[in-house]
Amino acid sequence: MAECKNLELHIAMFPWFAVGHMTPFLHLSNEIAKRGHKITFILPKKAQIQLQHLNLHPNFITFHPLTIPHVDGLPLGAETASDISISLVHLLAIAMDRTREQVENIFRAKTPDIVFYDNAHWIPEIAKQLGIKSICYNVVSAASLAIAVVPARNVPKDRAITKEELKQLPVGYPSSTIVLRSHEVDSLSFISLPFGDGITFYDRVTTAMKESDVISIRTCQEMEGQLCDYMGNQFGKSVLLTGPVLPEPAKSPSKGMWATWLDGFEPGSMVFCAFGSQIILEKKQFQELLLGFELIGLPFLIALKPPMECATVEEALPNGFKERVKERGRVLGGWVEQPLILSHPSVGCFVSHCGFGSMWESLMSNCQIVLVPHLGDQILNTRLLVEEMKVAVEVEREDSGWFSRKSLSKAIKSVMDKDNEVGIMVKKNHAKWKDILASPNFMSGYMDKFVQNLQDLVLVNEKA
Ligand SMILES: C[C@@H]1O[C@H](OP(=O)(O)OP(=O)(O)OC[C@H]2O[C@@H](n3ccc(=O)[nH]c3=O)[C@H](O)[C@@H]2O)[C@H](O)[C@H](O)[C@H]1O
Repeated sequence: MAECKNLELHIAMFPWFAVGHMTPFLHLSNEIAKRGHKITFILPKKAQIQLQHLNLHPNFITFHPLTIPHVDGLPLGAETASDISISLVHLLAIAMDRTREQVENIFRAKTPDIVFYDNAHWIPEIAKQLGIKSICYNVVSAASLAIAVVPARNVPKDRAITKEELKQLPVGYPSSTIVLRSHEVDSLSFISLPFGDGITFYDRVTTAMKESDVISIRTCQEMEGQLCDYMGNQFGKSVLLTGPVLPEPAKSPSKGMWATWLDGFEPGSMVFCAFGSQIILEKKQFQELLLGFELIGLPFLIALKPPMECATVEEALPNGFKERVKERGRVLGGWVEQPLILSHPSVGCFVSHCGFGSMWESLMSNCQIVLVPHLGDQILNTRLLVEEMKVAVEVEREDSGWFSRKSLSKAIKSVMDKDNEVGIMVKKNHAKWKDILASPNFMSGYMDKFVQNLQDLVLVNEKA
């Protein structure tokens, strides 16, 4: 096995063109590079700018920019999910599929040992021809995969899946808590919609898994063990777990762009709110959120994309809001350094959409966690944290599916009030989980084992 440990790998990374996918692929690349292996990261030219805030391991990671072909219906120059509305992502999938020849040429030129991908279901076909191993790397929870994109989900080929069918759990699904409530199942109806030319999201992702040499998931046995085992049974292949794969915590939170302003508040008093790189709220819901923060009376920092019909957050602020909260609140429309802000001592609560990246970052923070999920997988991530791990609270929704300023302020007060039973419980449970996840060898242990498995995979290939 000594030869195996010294085997230097060359790995190509080809994630879906969205920040929530490229970011974890880059974190994984850094961890693999740290262990002495080379990474070629394939991505749209413009995406590199969206990732420039992330540190790269200089010795071993090179970017390979792709030219993204124009697709009718996509805004000119659109290259990643951040450039378009969620309703157009199926067209971006067509653009991704049309980069196949470029990707194949990169593989021929760079001859990687392994390629990591997620939504590009055609990767295994070209990899096999070139003797490259293919790993389908999933950067969403095992729960969201197991409930939506396993063979047992049985999405019809000739029609859209119905709500009644979505209410049924796939046969053998191993959890009764990490589930969607009946009024939420519509959030999964997209799986039978087109996602690329003549292929549904369900067929694309299940094909990506079935054709891969290995399935991998950015999670850990301790949180999703049964669900990962179910995935392995469903696809009849091994499932390698990378663990959370988060970068080293910020050494000096004070370096963040907002650190000076945050320094002016009592430790743990600030509520930080961000909903990831894709969510765009309707203007009325955006304003209801802001009025909820005003109602609470605590300091707050909100970082959201401008809502629909608005070019800036400024124009979406409720009348007189800015003046009324100027001593304690800020609303930003651009990108902020979320991990740095979460590590600032003044920040005591994180109001999140529970995107998988933000979920991991919230668990590794010392913040109380309040969740306002939007997409199907975010709802399942929320169930995992609220119902299973009991480390967070979820904001109650109206029948319309929206939250009210009252339900938002009630949820935040429940975790910020030192004497509230729920707040005390989630704080205690969160601290217990953070002890596990942030313990010295937890993440590195997962990555050491994972890289060993990659070397075994290549060695077996070379001996075959
Ligand atoms: C897999 C897919 O990822 C998507 O990504 P999205 O960007 O919404 O959220 P995260 O996964 O939290 O990823 C967002 C990442 O961007 C960082 N960030 C975000 C906003 C900001 O202003 N500053 C930052 O640093 C944040 O720290 C996190 O690392 C969706 O969740 C989707 O539900 C999920 O299936």
